Amino acid sequence: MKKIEGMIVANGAKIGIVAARFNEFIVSKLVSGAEDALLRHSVNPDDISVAWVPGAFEIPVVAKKMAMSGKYDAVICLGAVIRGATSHYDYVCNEVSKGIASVSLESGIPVMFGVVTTENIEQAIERAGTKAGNKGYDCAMGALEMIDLMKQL
Ligand SMILES: Nc1c(NC[C@H](O)[C@H](O)[C@H](O)CO)[nH]c(=O)[nH]c1=O
Ligand SMILES: CC(=O)[C@@H](O)COP(=O)(O)O
Repeated sequence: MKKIEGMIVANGAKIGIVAARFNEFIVSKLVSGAEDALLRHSVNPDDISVAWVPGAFEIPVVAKKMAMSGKYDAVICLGAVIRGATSHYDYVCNEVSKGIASVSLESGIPVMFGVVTTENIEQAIERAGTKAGNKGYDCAMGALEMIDLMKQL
């Protein structure tokens, strides 16, 4: 049986990050976590590009542009969607997750889902560098692993 798995290595990887400015207090921590993971795994700072969009709903279209450009080996999508008083949360979460997944399938490159979708601000803070870790860091590690895995297929 042949086991195929990716190593968490830079190997000159070029990374695009799409970050939503809505709830920037949270998202900035996700971006910092992703950058920290990439830099500490020897990704060249010049090979990391961060595009800021107004909100999570705008992530997929920019992620698609990056993914289809051929300039990036992976795209990391970061945002924070926090439930409010209406059903708007559900529509945003559904479309963002579907959109990001379709970009990855359409482009053939790893597009990581680093949008925290939470019931309240406390849950978002927990996932942005406190007791539940940092989703940006996790997505960056996953991106490097996926890049290396895809090269072996
Ligand atoms: N409520 C949140 C939003 N809403 C804004 C949308 O993402 C979008 O920018 C707007 O509907 C215009 O198209 N965005 C988040 O990222 N997080 C939220 O909690
Ligand atoms: C996730 C959202 O869009 C949400 O923050 C909007 O809040 P509200 O549902 O109270 O309008």
